[in-house]
Amino acid sequence: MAQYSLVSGSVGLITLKNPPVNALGAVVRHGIVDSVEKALSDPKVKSVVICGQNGMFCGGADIKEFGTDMKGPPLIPMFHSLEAANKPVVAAIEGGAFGGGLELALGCHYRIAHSKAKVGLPEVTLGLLPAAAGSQRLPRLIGVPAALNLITTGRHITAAEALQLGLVDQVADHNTVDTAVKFAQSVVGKSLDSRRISNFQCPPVPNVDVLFEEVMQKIRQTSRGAIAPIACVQAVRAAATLPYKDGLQKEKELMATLFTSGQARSLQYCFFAQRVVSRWSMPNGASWDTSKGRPIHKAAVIGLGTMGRGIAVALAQTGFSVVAVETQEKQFMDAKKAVAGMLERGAKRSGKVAAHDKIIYSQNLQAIADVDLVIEAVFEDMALKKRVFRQLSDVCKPGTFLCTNTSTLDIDQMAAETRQPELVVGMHFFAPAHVMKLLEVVYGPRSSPEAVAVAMQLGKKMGKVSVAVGNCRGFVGNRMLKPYRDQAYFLLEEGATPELIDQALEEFGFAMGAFKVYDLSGLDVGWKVRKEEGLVLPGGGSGKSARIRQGVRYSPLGDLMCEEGRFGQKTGRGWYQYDKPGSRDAKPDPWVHRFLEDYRARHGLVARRISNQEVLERCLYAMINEGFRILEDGIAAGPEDIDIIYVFGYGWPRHRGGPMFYANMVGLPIVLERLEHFAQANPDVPTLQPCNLLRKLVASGSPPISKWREAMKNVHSQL
Ligand SMILES: CC(C)(COP(=O)(O)OP(=O)(O)OC[C@H]1O[C@@H](n2cnc3c(N)ncnc32)[C@H](O)[C@@H]1OP(=O)(O)O)[C@@H](O)C(=O)NCCC(=O)NCCSC(=O)C[C@@H](O)CCCCCCCCCCCCC(=O)O
Repeated sequence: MAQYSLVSGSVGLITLKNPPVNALGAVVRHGIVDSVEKALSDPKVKSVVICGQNGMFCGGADIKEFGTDMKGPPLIPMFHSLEAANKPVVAAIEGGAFGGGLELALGCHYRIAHSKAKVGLPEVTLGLLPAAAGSQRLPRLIGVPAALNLITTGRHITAAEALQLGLVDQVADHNTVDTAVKFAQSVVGKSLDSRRISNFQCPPVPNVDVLFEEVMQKIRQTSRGAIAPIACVQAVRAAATLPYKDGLQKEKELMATLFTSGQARSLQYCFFAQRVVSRWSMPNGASWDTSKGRPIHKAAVIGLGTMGRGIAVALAQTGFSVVAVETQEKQFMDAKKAVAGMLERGAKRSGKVAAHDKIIYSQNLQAIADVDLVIEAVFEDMALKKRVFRQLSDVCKPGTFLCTNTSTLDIDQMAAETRQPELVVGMHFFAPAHVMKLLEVVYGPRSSPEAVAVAMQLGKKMGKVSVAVGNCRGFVGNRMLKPYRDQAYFLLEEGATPELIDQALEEFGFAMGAFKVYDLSGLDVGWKVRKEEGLVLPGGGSGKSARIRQGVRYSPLGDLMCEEGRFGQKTGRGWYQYDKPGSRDAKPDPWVHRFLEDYRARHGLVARRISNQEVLERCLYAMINEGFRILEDGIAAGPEDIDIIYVFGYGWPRHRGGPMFYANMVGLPIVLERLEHFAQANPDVPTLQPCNLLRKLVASGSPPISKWREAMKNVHSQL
């Protein structure tokens, strides 16, 4: 609702009330219309202030209303009647004004923001554009380049930046509503013509065509197939080149296309999924609302390789005291230098002081005796990790949480080496750990809810999107990656090239195709793991067993590349060629094409034409099938957990919502039918066999993804 009151004898105060963010749902919209009418018709009222309750102006249109029949007054005429009012209307912005919330403020004659408030037009992140005249008013107020930047990125800006841009008129340090009321009284009687933004001409831009062409080109390159940023540019262009009324018409047309698009549905799903995963639960019933963590003041990082360095930096930048331990002399010296550099660069970017004093370096494990939490980041070697956990258990004070940054290994085996296995959890960061947003928090069968709560809270403090998952090989992310990568290799054997596969995946929206990722992360990493698993045979093996390991289809292509010393970017040669070692500019390599032809000839394989569609179906459906197995095994609590892991950690295009949402969009019966087809053609690839949960969901009428958790409960009880 919106509450109306008369304050200071002459100011009509309209307070938006719709917790938690005062979104502009139908009831609020009705409330605003009624309140404005009251204020404008009351001769005692000389000016109007609009604010939001509980220190929050307005989070924008009610996203939960989208996809419903959306009754109630529309926003655009409401904002026009505010702007046309003959009494000054002032927006008092506390907390934030986002999307429709900022558009409401732009319909007012003046805007006053609290110094801690943030404002923005984040519609693009929901697959939309600011379609309550925001795309037309903002460029008229702050100019085309600044408006383009805000609207196409959706970034939230501070009150100080908003003031500098001319987006707000005044910044208040104390009571914003009181300030706005006084301000509203002070401007009574002043002409309002110059305050009605829709009457403004956009400030002229030299070479307007060139500017828009450049922006459009940049966005096409970076948007990876997302349509909303392009529509945003088109809308701002309309503001820059057309009269307000025509620009508004263009905004409406563009919004009509976006509003019902699959991309908008996917992005809005991601918005809510990100919030769903923070409400974690474990199969034993423990959950975020019943489990309390403990405060962490001092942490330690063990092992200062790439991951350990990033984790230490992330902790220090969050404000934790960190003991960074590395026992090898050379690595220790290199790490100190590297971490200092990372902190300096971080400080330069953020404008804060570099957190050097937060880190104590040591080569001695005894230095961590008094820490509250340890993150182990030594090599991925179970024997080594077990030894470290035994030592940690001896050295640390009782009650210290012991976390491992392993990306695949069994948490439970490490916990078994300690005196308090309930305090052991995985904290799987993604490289570079001080940059990447995702954190998989992995609980083993003995991890306590308290330990999970601590890791989740720590992740949140560090600005990570944390997802709690169960213990299995590769957890969620890397477990699903394996069948995807297997299919990419099998497609090479059958006639594809790395370029063909990568192009299909990049056109789908991945930042990088599977083979470019291999080259980036190093082919030798997986080779080492496969060797430890006994999968690698010299020369790739021979005879019938060459392409079968442990009873299932196996491609030795990655092993053979490593035997040739082709480890990817670091050696300047991998699935692509590079100008020099370390270079990132991947070029197709005729050597790789000959290598693949020789390989096929040796194995009697006849290359066939492989379509982009087949690449996508085989790689993605194999991955999705594993996702359903993960749900079936109770490793992830719901499809949202999987999707958020993929969007934040694996470059899955957000506008496609994550692999499980994508399956929901494609249609579960289609995914099942294609998997059945591929499984029949590849009986030696068990990961293509559709899993029971998928079959049961299809048999139960393919409920929408919002109903999967419910359906999973029923299915689990039948499995
Ligand atoms: C505001 C935040 C920054 C606050 O962050 P914080 O961390 O404090 O809190 P949370 O993020 O955890 O949120 C708390 C809680 O609130 C829920 N929530 C937040 N925002 C909204 C919202 N806008 N609507 C509904 N619910 C919201 C959130 O989900 C949490 O609850 P949960 O239960 O899930 O835990 C932060 O929340 C934030 O960033 N929010 C989103 C801000 C945003 O993106 N706003 C823009 C919204 S879109 C918009 O405003 C569109 C307008 O420009 C235009 C609208 C015009 C509509 C016209 C439609 C016509 C369509 C034409 C089609 C014609 C088709 C045809 O022809 O038929």
